[in-house]
Amino acid sequence: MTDPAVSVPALRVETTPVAQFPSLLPLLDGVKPLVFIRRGDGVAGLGEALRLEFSGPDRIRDAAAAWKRIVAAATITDPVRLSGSGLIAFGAFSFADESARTSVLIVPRVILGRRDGVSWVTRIDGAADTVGATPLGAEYRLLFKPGALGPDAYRDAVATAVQRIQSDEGLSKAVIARDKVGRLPEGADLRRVLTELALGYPDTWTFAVDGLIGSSPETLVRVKRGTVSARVLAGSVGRGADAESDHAAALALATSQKDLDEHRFAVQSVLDSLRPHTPSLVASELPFTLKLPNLWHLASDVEGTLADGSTALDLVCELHPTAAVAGTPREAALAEIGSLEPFDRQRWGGPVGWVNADGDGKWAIALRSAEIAADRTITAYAGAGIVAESDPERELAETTLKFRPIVEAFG
Ligand SMILES: C=C(O[C@H]1C=CC=C(C(=O)O)[C@@H]1O)C(=O)O
Repeated sequence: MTDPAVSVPALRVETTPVAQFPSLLPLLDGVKPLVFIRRGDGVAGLGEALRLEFSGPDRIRDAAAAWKRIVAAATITDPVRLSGSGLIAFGAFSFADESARTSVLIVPRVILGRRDGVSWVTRIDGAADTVGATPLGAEYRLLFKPGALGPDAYRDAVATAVQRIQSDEGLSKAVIARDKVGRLPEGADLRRVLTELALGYPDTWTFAVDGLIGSSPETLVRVKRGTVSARVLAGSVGRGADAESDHAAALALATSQKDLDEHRFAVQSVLDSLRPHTPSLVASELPFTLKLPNLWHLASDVEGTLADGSTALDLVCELHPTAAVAGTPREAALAEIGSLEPFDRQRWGGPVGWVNADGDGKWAIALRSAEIAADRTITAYAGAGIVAESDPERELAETTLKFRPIVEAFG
């Protein structure tokens, strides 16, 4: 970021309640959509009033500090007082410290919100943009091809990780991803993809921030009026073809020691990061099975009361990367990922979400997602948590299922 001491703008922020938006998606900019919704509720943005860029190991810490300065200088009128009204910034952060992909906080010129039957518009510095649905652009389809780590190379990478985990006491779990690439037609209306994702995966966070687009089932952290919560996912199996085999798949997952181990590492990493900030952190003793259209996941909800006034971004900084996307222990897992994945994950597996002026916010882990580059190349990623008992063929099949939301929404 440029020297913040010199460049903190005094944003004038005004929220007004409006007639209910039937849906936020038709109101978006189809080429540069900005949105974070679940089951139709959430926030969207038009244009950019402010864009802050960060990189390197301190990218999230720098963003958290910059946001506090922006908020302190802003004048906010917000009669709506709901989650997402008033001043917010959308954000997306790279997975890796050394990523070439820039991390961002974006304050749109106009913010649109919808929650519990109430809708609102927030204008920054009196922005006069019209808010209204525009016709969808032409239909398109694109095919994804294997990227830098194709299916055969992925199996080999998983086998190498398994060997290392079995022989090295310093590594228990590593999440290894592969990539697929495609090319977006010029001027493609991304609202088509977002609509597919939101309708197909209604219980996930559907998002588009600065070219990062997807539908993630995993809540990295949510801060709301002094409480903190997270939904940790790790351990997966494909849905069965009929009711009986589907039930059997869920049961097998819930009783699989390999998946329970994989899950335990992920929950532990979240508890370790949050515990210093809350005296009352509760997680269920056993995970539950979460049903998505493509997969069953082992899931645990974690909740607590915040004792130290941490903002959502402060906690994002502590939590990232959890063992659901990196592994255990964190440093050894990151080294393993670095040696086995021949690509930059960009912002896949990183935090994506929003923060408001009180420090409340909702952040997902950017899974089931793709990055769109300036030249319209799209790179999608999917990974799997590798532990000592992992089988390369099964992990490859799991990544195919995890690619499904993105591949089908663009296809
Ligand atoms: C790494 C991914 O998922 C993570 C989240 C849920 C389940 C996971 C698993 O079972 O491996 C992964 O930890 C992905 O979606 O590409």
